[in-house]
Amino acid sequence: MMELSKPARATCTLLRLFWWESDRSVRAEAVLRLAAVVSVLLFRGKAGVWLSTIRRQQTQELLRREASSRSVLRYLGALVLLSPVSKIYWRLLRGLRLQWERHLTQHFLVRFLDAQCLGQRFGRPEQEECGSRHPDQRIAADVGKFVQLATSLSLDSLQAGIDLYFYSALLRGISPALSKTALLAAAAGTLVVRFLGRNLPALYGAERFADGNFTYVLTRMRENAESIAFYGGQQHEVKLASDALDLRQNTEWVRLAEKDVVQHFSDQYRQILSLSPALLLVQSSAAGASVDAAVLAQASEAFDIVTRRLMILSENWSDFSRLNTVALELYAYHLEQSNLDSSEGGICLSPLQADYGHVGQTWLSLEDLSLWAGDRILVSSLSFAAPSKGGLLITGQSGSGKTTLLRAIAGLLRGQGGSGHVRRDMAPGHVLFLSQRPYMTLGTLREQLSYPFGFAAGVDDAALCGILKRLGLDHIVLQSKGSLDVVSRWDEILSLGEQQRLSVARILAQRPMYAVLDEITSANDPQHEANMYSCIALTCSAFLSVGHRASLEAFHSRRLRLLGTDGRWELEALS
Ligand SMILES: Nc1ncnc2c1ncn2[C@@H]1O[C@H](COP(=O)(O)OP(=O)(O)OP(=O)(O)O)[C@@H](O)[C@H]1O
Repeated sequence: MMELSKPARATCTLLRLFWWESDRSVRAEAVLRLAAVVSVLLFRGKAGVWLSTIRRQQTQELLRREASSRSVLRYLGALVLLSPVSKIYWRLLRGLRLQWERHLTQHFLVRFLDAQCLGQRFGRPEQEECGSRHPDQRIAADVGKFVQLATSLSLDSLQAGIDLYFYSALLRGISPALSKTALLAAAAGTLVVRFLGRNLPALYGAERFADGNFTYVLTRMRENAESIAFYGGQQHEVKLASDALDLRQNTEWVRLAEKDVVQHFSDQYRQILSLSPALLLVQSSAAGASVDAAVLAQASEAFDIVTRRLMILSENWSDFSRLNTVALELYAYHLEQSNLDSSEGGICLSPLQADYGHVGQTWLSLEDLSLWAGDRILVSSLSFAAPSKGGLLITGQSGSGKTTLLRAIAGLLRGQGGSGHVRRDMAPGHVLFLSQRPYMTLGTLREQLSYPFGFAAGVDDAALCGILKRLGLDHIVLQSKGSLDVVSRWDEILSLGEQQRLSVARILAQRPMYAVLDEITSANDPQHEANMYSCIALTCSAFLSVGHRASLEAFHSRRLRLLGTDGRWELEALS
């Protein structure tokens, strides 16, 4: 079987996701829309030829001074009647594009999030195949670009086919020699354009990478503006951004130079070719006989359309190159997910086999789990069952692998960076993970508290205010004049310690059965720490936490120590 090139394989896979693998109703709607678009396209092609013939008759009548005002009016009327066809075509096409874009964006958004967590630690297996991904990947923009290019290029190709069908017959009718010339000229032109623009796909890739890099540097500057100002590091950051901008401009400059060469050649080539109809028609006409001006005008029009349509690849070389680049980048996400789904070995995440979710039974068990950071083993053959009640504390030196272990438990290291089994209670809403860096979602204070599972039964506004008060956050409600529905940038207006306490407030508001906590009290004083842990212990049946401070031992019944050498570890009871 013929092996497809990488960009072709990427494009076909992305097309299949919508046109083959989407829900039946989605596909049916898309097919109907496509059928409408193609029908209008066919009609437009047929109407174009009809108008061309009427124009020829008009010109001939005008030249013979026989044109009646009735026939001119008829021609103008036809033009007016056909004028909305283009608008209808674009409206139908836009509807199809929006539907396709929405479907593909939703498909990739989940993968995008997974890829950010899974890929960032241990490299991406597909990178060799798909090239490096730019750091500021904007998934919706990429999907939009892909859909726009895929639809416009495939419909242009279809339109080219339709035009070729109609106009080549017309051209052959006028002059078979002219028809052959169009074929040869188009083949030669395409070969030259492919040679001149051979680097364009790679140049587009480099430009997108440089562009993403520049935006990424700016985003980091904005997000870390205060830390940079404390360091007095503005000059350094501005230099980094200027270097990134230089790189972006240079890559664009080089790409535009090659595009200009291709464009210049195409323009000149078309101009030279435009003389062919006159030359060939004069040569083939009988000596002394003049060529009919109307026939010449129609032959020129048909010759121009036929050569352009035959040269569809070279005429749109720049867009085809861009499509390749975007398709490869999106395909990388697709491969990543497939690799993870099909990967054998690695870390296997599965639900507990026994009937779980009841107090008194274990909710998390690790079997023969080993974790790596590059070549360094962090944890070797770790097996334990988390206590069904109370807390398990994980300690170890900085860099010993505590957070990595939590990532494995959360399923963020599936298939990579380790091996073994993680079995846990995966019933929705049962386990809440609080990460080292608190995450404040966008929206109101109420939405902060209900993120991600929603409120537990019986938790009303009065209860929410009580929870906030208990965690020393009642001033936030007072500032908002007692309202829980004020929208704010919570990550900017709350201190780090307050954000950590707000995360614990989520536990009180949502009441998960279990919690996994990564240094969630690191920015709080001992008094707040004690308060936070007593809230957690009263709400959750069992919890597992990572931390350095000795004061944490009082809230846990067992301790797992990561010893930091050769992946050794020990498990002990805390008195
Ligand atoms: N994206 C990454 N790629 C490669 N190695 C990584 C990556 N992230 C972390 N590591 C390495 O894995 C090791 C364990 O990191 P981890 O964050 O689990 O440590 P930790 O015990 O939680 O440290 P700390 O107490 O400082 O938070 C570290 O040596 C770290 O450099």
